Amino acid sequence: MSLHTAPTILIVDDEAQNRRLLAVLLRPEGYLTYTAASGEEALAAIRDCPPDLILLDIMMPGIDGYQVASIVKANPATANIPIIMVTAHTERGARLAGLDAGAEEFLTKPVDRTELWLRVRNLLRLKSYGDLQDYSFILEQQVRARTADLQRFRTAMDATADAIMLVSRDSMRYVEVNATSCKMLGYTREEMLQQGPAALGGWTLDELKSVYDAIIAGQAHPELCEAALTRKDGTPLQVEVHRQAMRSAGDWIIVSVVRDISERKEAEQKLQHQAHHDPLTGLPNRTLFYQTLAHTLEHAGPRGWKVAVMFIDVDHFKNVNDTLGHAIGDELLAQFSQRLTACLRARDVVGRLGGDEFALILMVRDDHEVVGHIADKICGALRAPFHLQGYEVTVTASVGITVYPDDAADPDLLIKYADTAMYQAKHAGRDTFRFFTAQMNTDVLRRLELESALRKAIDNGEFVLHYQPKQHIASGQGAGVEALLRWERPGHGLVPPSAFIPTLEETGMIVRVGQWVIEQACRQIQAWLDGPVGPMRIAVNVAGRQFVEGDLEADVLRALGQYAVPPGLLELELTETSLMLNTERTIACLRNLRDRGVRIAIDDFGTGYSSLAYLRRFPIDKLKIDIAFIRELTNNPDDAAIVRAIISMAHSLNLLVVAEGVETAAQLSYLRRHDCDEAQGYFYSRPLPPEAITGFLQESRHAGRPADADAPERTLLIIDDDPFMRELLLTLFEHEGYRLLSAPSAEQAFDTLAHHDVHVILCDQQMPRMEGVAFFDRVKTMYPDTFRIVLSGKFELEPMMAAVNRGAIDRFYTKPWNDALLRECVREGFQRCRAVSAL
Ligand SMILES: Nc1nc2c(ncn2[C@@H]2O[C@H](COP(=O)(O)O[C@H]3[C@@H](O)[C@H](n4cnc5c(=O)[nH]c(N)nc54)O[C@@H]3COP(=O)(O)O)[C@@H](O)[C@H]2O)c(=O)[nH]1
Repeated sequence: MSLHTAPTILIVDDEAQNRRLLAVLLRPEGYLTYTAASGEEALAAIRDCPPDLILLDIMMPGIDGYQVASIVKANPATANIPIIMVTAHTERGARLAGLDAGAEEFLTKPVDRTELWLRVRNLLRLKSYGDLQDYSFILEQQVRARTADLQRFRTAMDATADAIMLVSRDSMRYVEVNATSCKMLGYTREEMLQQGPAALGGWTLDELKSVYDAIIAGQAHPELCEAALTRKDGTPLQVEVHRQAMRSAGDWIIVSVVRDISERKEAEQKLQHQAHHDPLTGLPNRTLFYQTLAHTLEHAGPRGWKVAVMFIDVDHFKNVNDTLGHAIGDELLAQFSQRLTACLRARDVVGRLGGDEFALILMVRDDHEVVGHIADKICGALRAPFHLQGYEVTVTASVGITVYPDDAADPDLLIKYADTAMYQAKHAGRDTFRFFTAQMNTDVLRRLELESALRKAIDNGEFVLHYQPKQHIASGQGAGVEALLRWERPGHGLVPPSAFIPTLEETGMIVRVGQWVIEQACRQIQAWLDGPVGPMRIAVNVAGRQFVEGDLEADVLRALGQYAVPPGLLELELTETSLMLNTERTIACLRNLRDRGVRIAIDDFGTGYSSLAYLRRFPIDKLKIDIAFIRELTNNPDDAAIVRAIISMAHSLNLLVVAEGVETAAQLSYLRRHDCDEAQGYFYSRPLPPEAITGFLQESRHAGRPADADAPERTLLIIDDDPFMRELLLTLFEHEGYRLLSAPSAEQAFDTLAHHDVHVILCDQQMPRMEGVAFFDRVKTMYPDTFRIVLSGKFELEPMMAAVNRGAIDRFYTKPWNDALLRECVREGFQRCRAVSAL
């Protein structure tokens, strides 16, 4: 029953008159009535349109009143409809049967109007009260269900790890937040509900409104975005927000699901850091360095700034690693990077490109000079000793510099050019810096071209060996040959090793080529063994990288075995520097080979470390004096002294001595007189191809010792640039029984002295290129036992007395001389010589 409309009453009676009567009686009370003429009709009417009350006749054909009442009361949907039985029966039994069937009241026919109104009104009141109760009950149930729903919703909201925040679009404030929201942001729920999302940062109010409106309008898909919110305590919070719009009465509610992504962000940042930083030094790695450089150039370009890029390489870092181990090597790099960073300004960038290579980016508005000062400062700072796990290690660095935009405009080229300049710094002796120049670029291109040609040369077999003989100085017999590499480069002719060995060494190709040289030398020894030349020792040059990167021992043993070569016929020549490269491994390799009989020689001795005491650690047979000391051996007292010292010290250690680069008989004589064992040089022969050297060796097999002009007879050397004077002096002494030698200059006199055992020297003072006293100053050091007389055209007492006082000359005479006095002086000279020598 509606609470506001007139109650409806169904009148059920098979008598139309009764139905009409009842309807008429009820009309004044304002009830709406409708009727049914049978039980069936009544049930259909009740189903289609349930009335508020039923006036029901009992006795009807078909379904009677009792049955109708039972059916209505049995159906919960109609059980509440009050039923008044209208009957002519007055007996009690009929009434009880009516009550049993569910009727609430009885009226007896003929119906009294007042009684009808009263019963109807009371029952309707009772029903409306019951309906109300039902309605309240339903409402209550609905509220309870909604509350349970809400409770479930809240529990679910609170249970989720994400923050859920409901924002009213109208007020732009929170209308609901879950527990996670409060926990996440540090506010209480009440505090949250007093503010809106704009207060938490991340967005302005206007931004938020337009974002929300776009979602509401369906222009934006449920949006997922990242933002940084601010917690109540002011700390930032990285979140991911997912928003959706929901209609709510006249308003829109924006449901934001907010997820704390701080950990993910931290992990991402960590990964990002790891991907861009070197774990050992913490510096930007190659990738980040290149990115930073690219960014710096973009920034510098429009502002007209210059950017200097420095490429820094630790000199001989490999030695530290090899000798002290990788842990100390790592420690060195870490300390090195700290020192590097300390040299720079905060805005400069330093990165580790790999291994011992570092690079810097410097913003400069100044000229090259300032950059040079910085590079100098860096080299200086790195020079101080490093303290590494109890070791004190000193290293240096080589620095290459390029400047943007002067040299190049892109990061790759700038770094490449800086690398090139760094190599130039290394070639200049290390521990220094070099600016890139265009010439270096040309050199790089040429080097690359050379590298690729060398690779082809190896594959195409373009290398050949030439051989240079060595001689035993004392016996004049052959002492073996040195194998020297040559490259028959197509279109270039025969290329000398100085043009390609450095590149082979730098690139490591020397390992393969060196292997080939050893194999080829053994094959040649075998060929000579089988022919008329007979046993002939070949010395091969071995580069340091062959010890470090190759397996020299295995290469040598394999080649010896392959050609059945007696190991004593193979000699390895290595420089002092290559000995120092990987000492322990090198010593072990050399010792094993020497135990088998292979000879070991130190090449270019005197130019490197040159400590004989140090060399005692190595299994060595021979020292080869560097050509640099031989060149001026006969006229440079310093070189002569060094050569004599090397010979004497080497002999004291039972080492043989070879002099390389011997070009003149004078050099050879000098070496012979100072007991050098072997000589090699153009004096005997240039390096020759295999056929030519074979012929040379065959011929020289039978050659004896070259005539030694040095008989122990009294020898007088006369030096004057004027041929007339020379002749005059020779005539003066021709009958004195001396062996007479003469020279037109100091230079030639040095050769003569080297060749011959001279006792007395008579020298003109006024000679064009070297004065007599200057000449004697040198002779005094090289041939201290000689008796030295100066003949001068001028009377120069002071310089002559000074020369006498420092022992450069023994006597001086002025031209024209007194023959008798001069003869006497020379005689005295021979006597003095006899006293100090076996003459
Ligand atoms: N690792 C390898 N290095 C090698 C090999 N073959 C040669 N080399 C090295 O190349 C450098 C230059 O060699 P080359 O141009 O052959 O010069 C040699 C001689 O020709 C030269 N020489 C000899 N006698 C004289 C002389 O009287 N005067 C003069 N001006 N030069 C002369 O000296 C070079 C021999 O030097 P060395 O080996 O030090 O005895 C050179 O350093 C070679 O070592 C190779 O296969 N592997």
